[in-house]
Amino acid sequence: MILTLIGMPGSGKSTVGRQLSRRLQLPFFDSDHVIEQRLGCPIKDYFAREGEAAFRDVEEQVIAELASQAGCVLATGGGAVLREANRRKLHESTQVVYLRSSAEEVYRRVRHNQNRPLLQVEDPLARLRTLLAERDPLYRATAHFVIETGRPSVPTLVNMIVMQLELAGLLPPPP
Ligand SMILES: Nc1ncnc2c1ncn2[C@@H]1O[C@H](COP(=O)(O)OP(=O)(O)O)[C@@H](O)[C@H]1O
Ligand SMILES: O=C(O)C1=C[C@@H](OP(=O)(O)O)[C@@H](O)[C@H](O)C1
Ligand SMILES: [Mg+2]
Repeated sequence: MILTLIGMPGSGKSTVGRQLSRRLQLPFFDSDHVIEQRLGCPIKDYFAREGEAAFRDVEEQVIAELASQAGCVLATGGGAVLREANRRKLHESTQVVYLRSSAEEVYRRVRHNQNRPLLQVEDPLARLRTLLAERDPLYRATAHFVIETGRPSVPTLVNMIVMQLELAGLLPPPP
């Protein structure tokens, strides 16, 4: 099984994904890390030099490759759902969990981080609200499961996701 995490920047895809992969004893891939290895530079620099569309082309290629693996946990970038090809590939080839968060919550988490090029604007909270309004329907259309991430800690979220997968018969029930 490939388990994919989607959601807003700061929703916890990379953090929850890593812990979930340990729990499920599956390899972990973060598409942003794979992209950075391939580009040989931070995403932020590539965005500045080549623009968003060039980044989305590389992202689409990397997601297609990662979603064709045998079994793994896959953390995507927040904009992975923007392309129809990614939405279809992820929904058809993997089990997709949407880590849903409010714009205010993710703003609290990422406001001091300079590595997210889309949020380097005068009013990042307003930007996050706009991005959430645009993307929430796309996240929902791509996901098989939706998990609210506002309050729970990362280990609790891992438990919630495992429980959902067990209930859906995708993991064996606990002994
Ligand atoms: N459930 C949570 N509760 C508290 N902090 C969290 C939670 N999920 C993620 N974080 C923190 O928020 C920040 C962004 O998380 P990250 O995993 O990088 O998000 P994403 O990959 O979705 O952009 C990190 O500092 C992480 O430790
Ligand atoms: O929301 C986006 O469009 C992006 C989110 C980032 O990933 P995170 O969601 O892990 O921050 C990264 O892929 C890139 O900066 C673009
Ligand atoms: Mg991430």
